Amino acid sequence: MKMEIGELWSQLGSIMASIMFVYAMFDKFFPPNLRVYFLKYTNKFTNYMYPYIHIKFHELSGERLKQSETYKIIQTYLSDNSSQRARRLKAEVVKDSQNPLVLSMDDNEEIIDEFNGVKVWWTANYTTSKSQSFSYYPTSDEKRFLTLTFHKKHREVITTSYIQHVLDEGKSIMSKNRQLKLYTNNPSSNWWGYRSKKWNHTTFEHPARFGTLAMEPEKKQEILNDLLKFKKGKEYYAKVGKAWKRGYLLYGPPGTGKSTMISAIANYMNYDVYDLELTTVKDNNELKRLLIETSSKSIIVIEDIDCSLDLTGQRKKKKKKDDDENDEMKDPIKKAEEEEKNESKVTLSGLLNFIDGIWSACGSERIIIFTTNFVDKLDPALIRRGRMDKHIEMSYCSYQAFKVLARNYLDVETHDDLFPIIEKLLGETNMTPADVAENLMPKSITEDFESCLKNLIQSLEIAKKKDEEEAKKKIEDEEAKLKAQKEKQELIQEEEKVKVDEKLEEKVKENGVKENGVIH
Ligand SMILES: Nc1ncnc2c1ncn2[C@@H]1O[C@H](COP(=O)(O)OP(=O)(O)OP(=O)(O)O)[C@@H](O)[C@H]1O
Ligand SMILES: [Mg+2]
Repeated sequence: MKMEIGELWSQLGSIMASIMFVYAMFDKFFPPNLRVYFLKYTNKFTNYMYPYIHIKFHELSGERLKQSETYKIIQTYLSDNSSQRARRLKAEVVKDSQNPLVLSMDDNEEIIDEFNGVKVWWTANYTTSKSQSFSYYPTSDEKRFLTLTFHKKHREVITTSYIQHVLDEGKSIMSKNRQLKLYTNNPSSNWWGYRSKKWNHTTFEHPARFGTLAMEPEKKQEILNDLLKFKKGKEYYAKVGKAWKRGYLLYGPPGTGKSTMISAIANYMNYDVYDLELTTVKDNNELKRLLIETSSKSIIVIEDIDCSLDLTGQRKKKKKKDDDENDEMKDPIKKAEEEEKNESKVTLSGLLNFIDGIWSACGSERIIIFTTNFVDKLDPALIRRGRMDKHIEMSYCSYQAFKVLARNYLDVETHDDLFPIIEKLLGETNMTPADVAENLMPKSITEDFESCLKNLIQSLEIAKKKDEEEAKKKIEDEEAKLKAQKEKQELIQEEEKVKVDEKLEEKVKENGVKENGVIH
């Protein structure tokens, strides 16, 4: 087919050359109105003879000649295809990409692509002209564009489906290749001035993956299914009329893998992470502005939500404030102090608005994650389903979770003698995955895996003994408390008995006086 196009081009070339010659003659000898007619019919003729359609995608677009997003996306799509098919490639170093060296087809190179049995040709074109004009912006002397060529009988399928397919694929390759970013919010005092930003970012390179996360396989699979459903849920969310976002609440004791899970989710979803430090956000308005500046395909994280904000006390405090308001109004110093204390802050309602208020829908494909060590401390409104759609408990290390850590740290799948002991001990005592991992880590390059497993057993035995001692002490304390309570009760009863006796005695005395008319 490529031959056909080449032949057609050369035939067309000679036809055009003849036409140009005739046209030059016409230009010389014939009046302009005749020339117009001639041109119109020659165009018709070439269109009839040449059955191919070309679509050009220019590299630079707009007044300032910025690089066109569409061009970049198509180039990414073609780079993925061309590195295997094109013969002349060019190599470029691309910023913010996981594979910084990107190969794409060289200028004036051509590749063939196929879509639903239809063949198309892509050419990377480069032209230059020698104008000497001066401009602040890139000059239009050098032009790069991609040309898509296809037979006119496939116009419908190419313009409706193929180009969309190229754009979708290109975008997805771009998002897979891009380097993830970790953002942290700047305190608002740094928001103003030259080149100041609300979020600072750095490259996100955490190695945590779901494969290395220690937890029960069924629980892990459930989370993975949920994430996958969310990622592919664009149409679903649009259909049910819900903003495309999802909230996760991760709760559990320190060292059970909440932060590790966030990194694993970011890597799995290929999303940027916005680590929101609430304590540096001055008020609800600032919170809203930060939200607006986050991008789609991202995770917004608020760690230790119970410590970031007095979410439980907020409502009670407000009520108390209303009650006390009149008194404070009388005392100007107290009032000023109170105002300073109450200097607008992020409130529970501000945070609820952040999660599912009208502004929260300004981006799409976003996950919000809260972590806490004390789930019971949180206001139920904050974590109700629909806001925090999925509550995930990160618990102490189970035997299944230990097996993942043993594989990660020691490359051991099983051990006939030591694994059963560890399984029994993990059932009898609570140890966090962080502590288990620490014990499994070889302390020197010569330490073998058996020794590491024995270290863990030793630590588990110590932890078990400590647990038993604590439990024993708790029982003893409880017994001592009960005993003290009993003694106190007996003492009270004794005192009451004495009082009753005294009263009785007094009554007897009074009655004696009344009967005999004398006091004995
Ligand atoms: N479930 C887990 N799977 C794999 N590694 C884990 C897991 N839990 C903890 N770890 C290891 O322990 C370290 C501490 O875990 P992590 O910071 O994720 O705990 P956390 O639950 O966020 O604790 P905190 O409540 O104190 O923030 C991690 O760097 C990781 O190496
Ligand atoms: Mg953490």
